[in-house]
Amino acid sequence: MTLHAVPSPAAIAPAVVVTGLHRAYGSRVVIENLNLRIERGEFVVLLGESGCGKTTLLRALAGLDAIDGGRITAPRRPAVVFQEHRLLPWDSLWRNVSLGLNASDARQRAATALTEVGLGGRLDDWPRNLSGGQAQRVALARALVQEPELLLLDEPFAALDALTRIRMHDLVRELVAVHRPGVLLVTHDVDEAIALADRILVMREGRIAFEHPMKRNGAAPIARTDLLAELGVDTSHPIPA
Ligand SMILES: Nc1ncnc2c1ncn2[C@@H]1O[C@H](COP(=O)(O)OP(=O)(O)OP(=O)(O)O)[C@@H](O)[C@H]1O
Repeated sequence: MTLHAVPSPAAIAPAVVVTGLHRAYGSRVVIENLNLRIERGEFVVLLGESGCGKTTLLRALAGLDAIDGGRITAPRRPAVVFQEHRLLPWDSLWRNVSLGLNASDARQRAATALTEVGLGGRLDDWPRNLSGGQAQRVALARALVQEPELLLLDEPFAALDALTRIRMHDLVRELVAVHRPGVLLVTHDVDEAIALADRILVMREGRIAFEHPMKRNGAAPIARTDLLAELGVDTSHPIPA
C-alpha cells in the first residue's frame, strides 16, 4: 500500500509575512514597525485615511519600492492590479495577458484566464475596444495567469460605476475561491471592504491600528458605523440617504 502525504495547513507557506517594516521619505516616516501575515486563500482588506501609507505598503510588498528596514518574505513575486488597467494599447488582449509568461502555451493560458473573467471570445481584440469594467477584467486575467500566491489590488474598482463594481466583487470572490492566492486589497470603500474581506485592517500613520476578522473563528461582522468610526468619520449625526 502506498501512503500519500497530505500537507497539513501548517505546511502551506503563507502568502506573505512582513516583520518590522520601515519606510521613510527623507525624515518623514511613512511606515513604522509594521507586521503583517496573509495566508493563502485569505482576503485581507486595508482601509485608512488618505496619506496613511496604504499604497506605500502595497508597493513595498510588490517589490516596486525599496524598504528602509524590516523583512518581507513571500514565496514568489506577487501580482498587482492597479486602479487603471495599464494594458498595452498596441498588443492584443491575449498578448497583454500573457506578457512575461515566456511559455510555449502562452496563448492557451491567456485564453483560459480570459475565459475565467468572461472574455474568452476576445483573445485577438484590442484594449481600445473595451469598457472600463472589461479592461479591469483583463487586468485581473493578466494577474491570475501568473498563478500568484499573493495578489495585490490597489483600488482596482474605484473608477467603475456602482453596478460594474458589484459584478467585479462577485467575480473576484469567485476567482480567489478557485485560485486561492492571499489577497491584499487597498480601498476607500467601506462597503467593499465589508463585502469582500475575511479580515479588515485599518492603517493609521504607518501602522496597523485596528484589525477585525470577518468570517474566521465565527467572528461577528463589524457594523458599518463602527468601521467608519475607526476611520475617523463622525457617525454621531445621521447621514442623509
Ligand atoms: N515618492 C514619495 N516621496 C515623498 N513622499 C511620498 C512619496 N510617496 C508617498 N509619499 C508620502 O507618504 C505618505 C503615504 O503615502 P501613500 O501614497 O502611501 O498614502 P495612501 O494611504 O495610499 O494615500 P491615498 O489613500 O490618498 O492613496 C504621504 O504623506 C505621501 O505624501
